[in-house]
Amino acid sequence: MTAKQTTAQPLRPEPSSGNSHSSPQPDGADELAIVREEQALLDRVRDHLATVKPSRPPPTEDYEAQMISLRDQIAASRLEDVPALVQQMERIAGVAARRAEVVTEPVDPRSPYFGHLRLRERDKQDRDVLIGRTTHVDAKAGVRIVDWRHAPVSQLYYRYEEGAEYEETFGDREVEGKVLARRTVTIEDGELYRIAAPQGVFVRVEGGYRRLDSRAVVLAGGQGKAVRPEDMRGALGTGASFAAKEDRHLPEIAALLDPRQFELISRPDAGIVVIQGGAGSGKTTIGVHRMAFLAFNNRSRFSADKMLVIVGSPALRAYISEVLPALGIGEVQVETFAEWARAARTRAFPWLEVPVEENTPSAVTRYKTHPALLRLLEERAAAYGQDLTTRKDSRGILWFWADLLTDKESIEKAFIAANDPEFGLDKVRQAWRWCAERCPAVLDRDPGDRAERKAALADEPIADEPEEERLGADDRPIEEDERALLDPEDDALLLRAYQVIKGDLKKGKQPYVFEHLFVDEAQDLAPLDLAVLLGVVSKQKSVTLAGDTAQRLFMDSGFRDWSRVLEDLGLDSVNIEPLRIAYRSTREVLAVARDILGPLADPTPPLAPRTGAPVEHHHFPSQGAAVAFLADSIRPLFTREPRATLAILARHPEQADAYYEALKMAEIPSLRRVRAFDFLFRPGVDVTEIRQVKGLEYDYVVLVDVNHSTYPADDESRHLLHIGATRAAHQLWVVSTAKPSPLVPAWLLNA
Ligand SMILES: Nc1ncnc2c1ncn2[C@@H]1O[C@H](COP(=O)(O)OP(=O)(O)OP(=O)(O)O)[C@@H](O)[C@H]1O
Repeated sequence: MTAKQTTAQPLRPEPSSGNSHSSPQPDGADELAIVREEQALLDRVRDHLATVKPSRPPPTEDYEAQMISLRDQIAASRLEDVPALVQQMERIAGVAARRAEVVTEPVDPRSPYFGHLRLRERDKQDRDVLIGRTTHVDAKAGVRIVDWRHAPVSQLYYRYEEGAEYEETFGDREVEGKVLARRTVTIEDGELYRIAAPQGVFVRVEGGYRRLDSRAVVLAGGQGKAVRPEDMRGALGTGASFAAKEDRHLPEIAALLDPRQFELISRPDAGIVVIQGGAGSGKTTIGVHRMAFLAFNNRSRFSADKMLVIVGSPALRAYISEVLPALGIGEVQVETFAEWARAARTRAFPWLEVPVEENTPSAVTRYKTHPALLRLLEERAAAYGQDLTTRKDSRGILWFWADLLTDKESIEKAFIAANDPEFGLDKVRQAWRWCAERCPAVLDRDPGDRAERKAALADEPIADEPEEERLGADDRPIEEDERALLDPEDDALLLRAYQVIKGDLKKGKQPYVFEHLFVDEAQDLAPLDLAVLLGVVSKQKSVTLAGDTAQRLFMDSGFRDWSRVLEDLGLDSVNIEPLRIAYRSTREVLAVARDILGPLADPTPPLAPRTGAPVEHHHFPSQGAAVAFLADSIRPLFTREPRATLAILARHPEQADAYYEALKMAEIPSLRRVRAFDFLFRPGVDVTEIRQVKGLEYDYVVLVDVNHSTYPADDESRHLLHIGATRAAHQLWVVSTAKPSPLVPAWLLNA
């Protein structure tokens, strides 16, 4: 992400060099005190850490005595000392349980902490509490580093501003005090590079520290103009580069979480949290940090293999899989819903080897994912499950499924009752016909009869189940119908029927149950899919569902808005938690993105704390002319900012191909045509379709061929353009090569 634009005022203290620990020279300036204090604090921590030996696991024999002693210490200790003691207790408990060595992660001296609080409590000495990625407390040495996931103390960091009085209940203790100082620091390789305090942001520059005037953030666009008065239009990256160069040591995200985000992350470990947030408001960030938080506070329950993450695309899977280990969570299963459901369905119906349709008609998708069908399925499956005469094995469930989808009379009744103006009886009948043609053929593929014959021949009784264990791959029917007989949505339908009729899904012989589920981009799942997913979570239902209704891309799925989906899932009482601050994109980008949504926009606009370059519309008579212009802008951009990321986004693959080929000829460096979510997450230019970049972000975004024919005024085009635009963290261009799309705001066209 590109740094904020800021103006800089020089300060002159020398930064401490790595070895000498020298403090900056005082010159009387107020702000200098802050830099000096932070440097001294870091020096103290660094000196102390150099003397610490790696922690050893306690001797095996006296666990109990140690636990009792720790418990007593906790009762009498200071708040910030509690986490270390609790951590020690957990460690001992872990060792005792597993009799294995459990050594807590040592503090990384190269980056020991990212937050600094100075606290004053009555009858106590003022003290410095540091927030980091792991806990290390040595009260004698005056070093108290507390893991950010340890709620009691980190809560103070996330909830209170400098100068605030706090009153918190921790367990059964009332604590009152005042936050004397609250700062966010960036320490890399043991060196202090950046301090963010209410008094200002100080960054280390050659020969000293520089104060970036935070008031100047709002004037950022102006600064760029002043630097390059000759041409603000027609250049990418003007303005940002100067400040970005100085302020490149941005703090890690755990340091920045706002109180609202932290509150959602630290919710109790039972219950469903539903987050509705606009593009870039931190939904993914909250989801993964909540996992880190849960895992930290209850390691045995929320182990990596007990958590499941469902993402919107393979690109996000790659991204999240990289983020989780950095947050201290190991090998968590991260999958798109389609992949996950296919694997689960194959496990539950291993003998059902049927090609799956790739071009399911829209009416059929709507039919199969419609809340009316989900309701009918659940009612009938419950009755089926209770009926003593029905087969409850996977074959029985397949029959149930075929029966459900083809029972014209009850289907029509269910859809009439649902009274969906967008899905009338004509469409229901069309979809019903599709199913009536295919479902019986699926039943024919059931090798059951042959198994029965085989069993009879072998003179063995037919075990009620699981037939999957009795049938090998070579038991398949000889004459295979290679027509696609299942639709992608059938995976979820079959799984839901299985869950209601038979109970938990299985993996091997074990129930397939997770302790925590995080669903990102939930707006693109149907209530049916969510019902299946909620069915694989243990009964405490520790779940985070995050999504943005304005970013829906699968317009055929039954998802309309959160409250209706929750109602469909029987979760009416769950609150929807809105996020209001849009962190990724600038105010300029968000204004355009909101206008593109038009009537689909949330009535409450997002708060946009950052400003950046103005959004521009460029019109060209042809793709060729557009490419020539883009090539001329992109080349110098990467000379100035070699680490920038830029996306050229089209609606259709053919359009992306055309731009890619032409830019390749123009010898644009680090140019990539991303076709199947194979993002490298590296500096350079990605040329791809908007659908692929869902959930990702770039410094610069160019939306190409934003023409009337490509983006007419319909909901899907609005969502697509909105998603494309909000991938931009710093600057956005909208390019048209024919009559512009009616979704481009008029004021932008005329600018
Ligand atoms: N409190 C914060 N302070 C600063 N930056 C933040 C904060 N929270 C999130 N961010 C940053 O904002 C960007 C967007 O966050 P994230 O991807 O989690 O948003 P999202 O809501 O999932 O977005 P989308 O809807 O586009 O998928 C990321 O770069 C993230 O690091």
